[in-house]
Amino acid sequence: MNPDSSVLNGTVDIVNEGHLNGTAGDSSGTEEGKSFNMMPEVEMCQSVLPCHANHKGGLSAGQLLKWIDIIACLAAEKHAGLPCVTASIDDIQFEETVRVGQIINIKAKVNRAFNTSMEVGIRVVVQDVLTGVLKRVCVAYSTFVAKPVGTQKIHLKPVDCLTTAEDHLEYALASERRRLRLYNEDAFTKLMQDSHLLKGEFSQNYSFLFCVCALVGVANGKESSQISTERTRVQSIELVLPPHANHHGNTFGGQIMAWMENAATVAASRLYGTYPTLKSVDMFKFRGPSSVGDRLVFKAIVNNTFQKSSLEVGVRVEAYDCEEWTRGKARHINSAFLIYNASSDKAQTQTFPSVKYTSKDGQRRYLAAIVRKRIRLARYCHILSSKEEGPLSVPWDKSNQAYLSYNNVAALTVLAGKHGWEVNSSQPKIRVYMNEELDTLSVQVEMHVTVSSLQAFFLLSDLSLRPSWDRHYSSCEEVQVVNEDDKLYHITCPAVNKDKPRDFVVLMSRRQPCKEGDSYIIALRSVTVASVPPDPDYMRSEVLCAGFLIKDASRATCKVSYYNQVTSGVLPYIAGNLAGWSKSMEETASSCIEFLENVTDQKICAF
Ligand SMILES: CC(=O)SCCNC(=O)CCNC(=O)[C@H](O)C(C)(C)COP(=O)(O)OP(=O)(O)OC[C@H]1O[C@@H](n2cnc3c(N)ncnc32)[C@H](O)[C@@H]1OP(=O)(O)O
Repeated sequence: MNPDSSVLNGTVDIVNEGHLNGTAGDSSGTEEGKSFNMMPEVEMCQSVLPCHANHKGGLSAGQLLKWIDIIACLAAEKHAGLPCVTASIDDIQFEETVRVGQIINIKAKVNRAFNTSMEVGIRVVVQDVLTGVLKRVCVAYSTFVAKPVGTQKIHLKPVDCLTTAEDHLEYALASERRRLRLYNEDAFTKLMQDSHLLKGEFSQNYSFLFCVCALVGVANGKESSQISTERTRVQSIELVLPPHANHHGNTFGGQIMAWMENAATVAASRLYGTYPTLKSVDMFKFRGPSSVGDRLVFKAIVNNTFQKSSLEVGVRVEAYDCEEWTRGKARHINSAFLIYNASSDKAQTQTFPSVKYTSKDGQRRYLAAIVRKRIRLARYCHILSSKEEGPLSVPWDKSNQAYLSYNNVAALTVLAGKHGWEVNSSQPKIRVYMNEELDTLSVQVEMHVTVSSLQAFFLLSDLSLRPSWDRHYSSCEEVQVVNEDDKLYHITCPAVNKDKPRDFVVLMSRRQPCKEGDSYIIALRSVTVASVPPDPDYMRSEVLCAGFLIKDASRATCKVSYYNQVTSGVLPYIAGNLAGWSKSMEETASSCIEFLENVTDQKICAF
C-alpha cells in the first residue's frame, strides 16, 4: 500500500484515512502499542491477477465475494473464538470496477454481537498501483453465527473495543440494520400476501400491471417485443470437492456465492444478448449447511426488468448428498437476488427488453421482484428518514446572501459533476439517470429541447411559471427578490398518499455562463425566512440541492439537465419512478419540453 499520506489525504471522503494507515502487514506487528493479534480488524491485500478476472478484464464479482466471505469469517472467529458460519450478507452495491493489476484491500471487523449472531462490517478499497489513488469498491455487512460442533447455541460476548467515533457509530447502526433485516422479511411477506395493498399503493399503473401481467401470462406470445423469462432459465451443477470446503469442512460460503454469481450472469446475458454489469446483490441468505460430497444445483432465472435499464435475477441453490440425490430429495440451502445494469461501456446506451412470464411461478417471481425493488427503495426512505437529515434549510438573511448563493450554485455544480450516473430510463428526448451512493440518492433528468439555451434559462429560472408545466407544483410565489439573479420562493405541492400537502421555501440562484461552452445554472436549495413560517396545513419540507444546468447543443437546441439530491421531503414525489411503477418524471420532463418549445414570446418578455 502506498504510504504517501498526500494520496490518502486526497481521498478521505472516500476512505477513512485512519483505517488505511493501520495495515495488518506492518512489519513491526504493532500499532499504537497493541499487538497485531489484539486489533479488532482483519485485513487482506490482494494483487488482482488475470486468474481473478472476468472476460472483460475486471475482477469477477464471484472472486470478490469469496474474499469478502473469508475475511469476514476470520473477523467473526476472532471475536467469537469459535468456528463461525455465514448466515447472510446484506445487499452490496458495487461502486467501482477493479482491473487486473490493481490492488484490493479488504478490511473486516465485528461491529456488534447480538445473542448468537454478530454483524461484521467489510470495506473494500481498490488502489491503482501507478497513481496510488484509492477508491471504494463496496461496503458489505455479513451476519455470522458461532457454530461449534453439535446443536449447542453459543451466546457471544459483547464487542467492547469501541475506540473511534466510527466504531461507536457502526455499533449503533448495527442494531438498526438488524431491525431492518428482520423488517424486510416481514415487509416482503406482507406485501406479497396483501395484493389489495399492493394495488392501492402501486396505484393505477400497478393495477394496470396486474391486468397486463395476467393477460400476458395467459395470452403467451401476443406481445412480440417481450421476451419470456423462461428463455433465461439456467441450471448448473457443481460437485463440492475438498478445495471448495472451508476450514471446518463445510462448503465455503464464498464459493457458493461465486457459483451463484456465475449462474445469475449467464441468465442475465441470455436476456441481454451481451454481457450485463452486476450492480448489486440483494442479500445472500444461507439457509442451511452443505459439505464436501454434496451436489449443488444452481437454478437462475431473470425475474423482471425495470425501466429497461436494470434487471433482477433470482438464484436458488439446492443441495443433495449421495442418498438424497438418488431419492431426488433436495435441501434448499441458499437464495439470492442479483441486480444487473445494461452495460455502459458502449457508445450507445443499451437497454434490456421487457419480459413476460408464462407460468404461475413466473408471475410470483415477477411480482416478488417488484416488491423487492420497492423494499430497496423503502430502505432509502428509511436511510433518508433515519439519517439525521436536518434541518437542511439554512436561515436566510441579507448578510449571508452572498455565501448562500455561492453554496447553492457550487453544490449543484458538484452534484452534476458526480461520477456514477446510471441510466434509469431512456426515451428519444428524455433520459432519466440515478446516482446511488451509500446514503444519498440523486436523480438527473436530461431533456433535449428545440429552443436556445438562453430562452430555456429565462423560462426555467422564473419559478412562478413552473406550476404551468410541473404537476408537482401547486403554486409558486415570489417571497423576495434579492437581486436580479437571486430570489426566494414559496412553493406548495400536492399531497401524496395520505400525507398533508407539502411546502418548500427555496432560494433560487441563477448564473449565466462566464465563458463559451459553460452551462447556464439555476440552483435551488431550502432556506428559512421569518416572513414564511411553517403553515399547519402543510408539511414543511426541504430540498438540499436541486436545479438545472442548461447547455447549447446547437444554435437552436439545448440540453436541459435537471438534478435533485433526494431528501425525505422530495422522495414521496419520485418514489414511484425510482421503483419503476410510475413515469411521472418522464411525464414532467415531456411537459417541460412542450412548455419550453411552445411558450409565447410574451412570457419571455414578461420576465
Ligand atoms: C464462512 C463459511 O464459509 S460458512 C458456510 C456457509 N454458511 C452456512 O453453511 C450456514 C448455513 N446456515 C445455517 O447453518 C443456519 O441457517 C444458521 C446457523 C445460520 C442459523 O441457524 P438457525 O437454526 O436458523 O438459527 P436461529 O434461527 O436460532 O438464529 C440464530 C441467529 O442467527 C440469526 N439469523 C438467522 N438467519 C439469519 C439471516 N438470514 N440473516 C441474519 N441473521 C440470521 C438469528 O437472528 C439469530 O440471531 P441471535 O441469536 O443473535 O438473535
